[in-house]
Amino acid sequence: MLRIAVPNKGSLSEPAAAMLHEAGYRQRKDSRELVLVDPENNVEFFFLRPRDIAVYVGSGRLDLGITGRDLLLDSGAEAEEVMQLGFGGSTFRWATRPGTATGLADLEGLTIATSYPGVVERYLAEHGVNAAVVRLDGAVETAIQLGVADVIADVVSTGTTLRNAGLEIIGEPILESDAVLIRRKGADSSHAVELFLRRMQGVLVARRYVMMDYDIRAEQVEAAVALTPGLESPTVSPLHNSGWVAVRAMVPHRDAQRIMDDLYEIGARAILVTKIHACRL
Ligand SMILES: Nc1ncnc2c1ncn2[C@@H]1O[C@H](COP(=O)(O)OP(=O)(O)OP(=O)(O)O)[C@@H](O)[C@H]1O
Ligand SMILES: O=P(O)(O)OC[C@H]1O[C@H](OP(=O)(O)OP(=O)(O)O)[C@H](O)[C@@H]1O
Ligand SMILES: [Mg+2]
Repeated sequence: MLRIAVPNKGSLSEPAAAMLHEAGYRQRKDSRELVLVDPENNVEFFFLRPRDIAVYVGSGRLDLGITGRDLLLDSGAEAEEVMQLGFGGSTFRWATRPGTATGLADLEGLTIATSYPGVVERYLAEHGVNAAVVRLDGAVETAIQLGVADVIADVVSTGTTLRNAGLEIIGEPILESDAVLIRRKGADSSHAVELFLRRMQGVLVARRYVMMDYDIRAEQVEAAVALTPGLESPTVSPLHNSGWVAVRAMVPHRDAQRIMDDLYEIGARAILVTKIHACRL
């Protein structure tokens, strides 16, 4: 049975559960359930802290895991990314009170508070900056006010938490993170792993694309197909009304309205967009 680690709490937990649900896997009914067996799909899910997931997967005890790239890198575990999952995006940044520092070089000799000491110490070493790192569990923004640190390094999403704490971002982003699917470095692939990856890929494609159908005069079909090339090649079928054809192609969801405008301009009519519920490419 395939053994997969899933975040039990935090920002990644809900979107990870939603993605697995869309991929056809069983859901836990209670957030206190720590293990869930899905016998129909031959998978066992382990609900773990996102920070611990890379450790379990890197040790080889679990086959796959969903976690953040930042947490994977911080853990130093022998695990690697196999797929980016399209949620949980954040940046990891330096921040401080205005006037303390303006860039990386100014961090020399200062004290930095963070929940990600692995990422921070590696980054400082790579850039030849000597600074003390204090590891805190969370709410690191307050460390400056309470005099525990001069600077923080933390996850920034909207920036609201920093603003409320009177801090400003300095320097370049330390890293860009996303939710990722991970497995042990160098692990052999199995049929069960491949099948799971295909299902997750199917969810990503179903979310990213819509199906577009329209009718167009036969002489305009080349121009229309250039606008909707599909993933491989669009389906073109004859209509009963001679001189017209029906075209069907997948298009990126975010481009759909613009493509409909362009198709209409070249004479397409009855342009319909439908959601893709699931797919295998
Ligand atoms: N707005 C956000 N706040 C915190 N983490 C976020 C945010 N957006 C994405 N993430 C990602 O979520 C992961 C953090 O997981 P974590 O379990 O710490 O969640 P959390 O929301 O901080 O919950 P908690 O603080 O209760 O543990 C990281 O990979 C981080 O990049
Ligand atoms: O840029 P924002 O949208 O404000 O989000 C970023 C904040 O969210 C996270 O905190 P979380 O709620 O996870 O608390 P924690 O610091 O205790 O982990 C992170 O550590 C930042 O503090
Ligand atoms: Mg947190």
